Amino acid sequence: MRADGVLTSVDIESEHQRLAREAFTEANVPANRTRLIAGPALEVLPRLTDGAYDLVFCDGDKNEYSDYLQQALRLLRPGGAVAFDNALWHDRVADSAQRDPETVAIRELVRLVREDDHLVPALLPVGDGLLVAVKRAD
Ligand SMILES: C[S@@+](CC[C@H](N)C(=O)[O-])C[C@H]1O[C@@H](n2cnc3c(N)ncnc32)[C@H](O)[C@@H]1O
Repeated sequence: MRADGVLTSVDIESEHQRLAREAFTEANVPANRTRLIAGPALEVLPRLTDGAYDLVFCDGDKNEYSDYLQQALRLLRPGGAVAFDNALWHDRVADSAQRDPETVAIRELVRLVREDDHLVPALLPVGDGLLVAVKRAD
């Protein structure tokens, strides 16, 4: 993070936000370097400023991933990156026999990212899969 950067965290569970604040304090992160917002992502993200973010990391409700992508494209500055955790979803995404809602939603996200000419994507096989895409500067 840049020296003057601010981490904005959105979580529907205020208890998770409380624990995050505790962890930041323990790690001596100054209070003005973090902004914790409790609420549903799809209510909070539309209120954040266009083009003001270098990185958008998504790890909330898998069924909402495509909506998070839409918001991330608006929030990111050109050259910024969006990342989605659980992109392999326990190896279910690559298995066409799996049709549960989360698997289908992540497959749809991957399709949207792949087909978006404004994005340069990479799928990293770390953990449960990390889908990263850089928003082109042009
Ligand atoms: C898998 S956990 C995140 C774990 C975290 N990234 C880590 O590595 O420790 C998912 C988080 O998303 C939050 N969440 C789930 N649905 C959400 C939603 N619709 N809006 C905002 N946050 C949500 C949960 O409360 C939970 O804290």
